[in-house]
Amino acid sequence: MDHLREIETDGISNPREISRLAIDIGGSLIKLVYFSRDSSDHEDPLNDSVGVSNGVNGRLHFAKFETTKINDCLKFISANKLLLGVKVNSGFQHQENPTNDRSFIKATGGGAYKFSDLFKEKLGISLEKEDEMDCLVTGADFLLKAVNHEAFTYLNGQKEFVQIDHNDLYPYLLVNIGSGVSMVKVDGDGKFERVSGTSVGGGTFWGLGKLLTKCQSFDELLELSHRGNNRVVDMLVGDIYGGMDYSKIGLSSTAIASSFGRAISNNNELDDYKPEDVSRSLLRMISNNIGQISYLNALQFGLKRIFFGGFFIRGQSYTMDTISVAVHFWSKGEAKAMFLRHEGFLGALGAFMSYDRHSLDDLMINQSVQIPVDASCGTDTNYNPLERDLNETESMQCSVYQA
Ligand SMILES: Nc1ncnc2c1ncn2[C@@H]1O[C@H](COP(=O)(O)OP(=O)(O)O)[C@@H](O)[C@H]1O
Ligand SMILES: CC(C)(COP(=O)(O)O)[C@@H](O)C(=O)NCCC(=O)O
Repeated sequence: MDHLREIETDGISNPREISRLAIDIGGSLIKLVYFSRDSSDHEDPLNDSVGVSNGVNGRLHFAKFETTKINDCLKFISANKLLLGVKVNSGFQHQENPTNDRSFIKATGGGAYKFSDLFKEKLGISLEKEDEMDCLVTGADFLLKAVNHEAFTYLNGQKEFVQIDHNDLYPYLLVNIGSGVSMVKVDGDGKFERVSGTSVGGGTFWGLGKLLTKCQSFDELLELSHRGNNRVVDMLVGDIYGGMDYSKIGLSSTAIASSFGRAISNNNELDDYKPEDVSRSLLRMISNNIGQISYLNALQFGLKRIFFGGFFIRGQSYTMDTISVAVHFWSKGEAKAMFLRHEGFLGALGAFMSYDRHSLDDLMINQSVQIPVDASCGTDTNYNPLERDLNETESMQCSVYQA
């Protein structure tokens, strides 16, 4: 990797060199991916991993912000000097790197268009736009090929990591559940087609949930759903069939016959329902619907593997379980739902990789150490991938090879 430059500190304690920042500005969230070189990695002749690989050891960092709080993101970029390897012309940061004639960062998502002028005005840089679907697929392919313990199944509360055979990865269906949902059939390296989508996605859960429960944050809405009981709101098969199963068509009495259907059967107002129950029912309805549409697409194109990404998932058991059950139920066990630990960062990673089209050869991920970084304070804490889902801002040990 070229154009690495020394900076003094990251504002906390460790001297760091930051280079290569990429950004994905979606309808709900802004995702950042950037690389920082390890401070201990300075031409140490005893450091085998540097010498042998001829690479640069460091970390890939992941951070996210709400799109409505884009100014926080701009300040984060500025405060952490993430543009130091980039020539900037005006704005918060006034430094220029004479050895670097690059004056842009790679950006994807609709916000790369929408906020292009804002980045120019506030940070003095241009956003070089990369296609969103291209980036999603590049990001997913990269994670599946380069990162151990990236993909996992989730059924009945059991998480099981899936060993990916690089020679048997394609074809697969990639379902990205962001604000809306895109379904992409991936046939090979760089070969893909967006085959479907639905506007009933993460934005729907958050938007409807906010209106119905009056909660103030997405995390609060999720928290409510943990404590809720969807049966209070949903109409079950048993409610219609007098407590009996409708076994002839394979529906048990506890299956949901109609999401939110119970709300029609009495004179209750919204206030008569607990926000917890409403949130849980909504989460179930949307997850189930996405699982079903995904299965239908997998069926139509003869795909057995479905990878789900996007920040709607947020590593939530109930969401993943519902999606998995839907895929399993409708496909009669033929298709498999899998989830990705870096679920929401596919697009940003794809944009990051687009600095160098030979990205998979260029970046080698070493998963032996993983340390999360809190975006708000920048401190590192221990990270155990088996105990915690990778949703918060954090980093991943890696080596970047000289191109
Ligand atoms: N902190 C959060 N704030 C808002 N939405 C969140 C948050 N965390 C997860 N989400 C969910 O993730 C969705 C956005 O997912 P993401 O993959 O980032 O899509 P987009 O690119 O459209 O922003 C939101 O619509 C919401 O359902
Ligand atoms: C327009 C989008 C690609 C934008 O991506 P997002 O910010 O939601 O991640 C996505 O919202 C989407 O695919 N919506 C579904 C539109 C449809 O197929 O009906």
